[in-house]
Amino acid sequence: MPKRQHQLAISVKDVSKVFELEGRELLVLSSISFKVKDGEFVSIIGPSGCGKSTLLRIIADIVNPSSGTVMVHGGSAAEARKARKFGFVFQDPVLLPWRTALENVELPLIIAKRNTKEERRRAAELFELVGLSGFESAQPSELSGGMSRRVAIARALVLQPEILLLDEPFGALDEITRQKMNLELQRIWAESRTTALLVTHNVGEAVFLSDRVFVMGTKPGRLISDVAINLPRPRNAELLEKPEFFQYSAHLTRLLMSTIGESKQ
Ligand SMILES: Nc1ncnc2c1ncn2[C@@H]1O[C@H](COP(=O)(O)OP(=O)(O)OP(=O)(O)O)[C@@H](O)[C@H]1O
Repeated sequence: MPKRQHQLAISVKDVSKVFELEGRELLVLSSISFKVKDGEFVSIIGPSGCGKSTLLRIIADIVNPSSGTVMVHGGSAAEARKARKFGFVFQDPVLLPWRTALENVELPLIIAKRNTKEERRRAAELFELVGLSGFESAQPSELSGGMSRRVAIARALVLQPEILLLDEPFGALDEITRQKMNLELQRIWAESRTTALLVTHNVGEAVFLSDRVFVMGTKPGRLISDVAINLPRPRNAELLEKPEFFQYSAHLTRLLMSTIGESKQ
């Protein structure tokens, strides 16, 4: 596989978003700008309601910005969506109950009319990569929360997206399962060489996985800090006990607390 190029993957410039709510205008995002390089793993943390999900949806061209621009590999977000550059993992995995676990992973192949033998073989490989071997024929109702999320991640990767957008994918999981999923996600990201943008409320998760962490403030939602996480990779569970991990976590927590303090004034 070619080495990561470190060219520009995502460029967000002066993006603002106003929602109409009961006849009133609500400024949700105010003049957000940042760049993400190819192959980078970036997390976004911020208080509830600061517009993290909205920002991810704007990048994926699910929601339009009120002003500003999003560029993906030099083209528009709409072009990137049409070229199926995005894999999106939502908080709730939402699997089709009448399809088996593997058939759920294969679903995007059918939608994209790429349901060839070769593509299905790759779907089966991905299924293995997310640690689900042996559960190909399982019904979604037979899967645990962690397993359903693995299916959702494999499904998001099956069309080999260049950009993986993850909106609190492990929010509902217990700490131990979440940590296992973080290790898996790190491995999958490294092997698939995708650019990843993760929204999370969990500061430890953001430090563990990311090259950079964006901290957002609220009312209106804006970027207040861009913190580089200079920890060697691959990262393992031992990192969670190291002083440098605590230092990054404490720094980010302080930044988060300062944004909450501000919004109450
Ligand atoms: N379609 C919509 N119409 C009106 N208001 C919306 C819409 N979508 C989101 N909002 C509002 O925009 C704000 C930001 O929502 P968003 O879900 O992006 O925040 P968030 O940071 O992801 O929150 P959380 O961390 O709680 O998931 C909230 O006040 C929300 O009520």
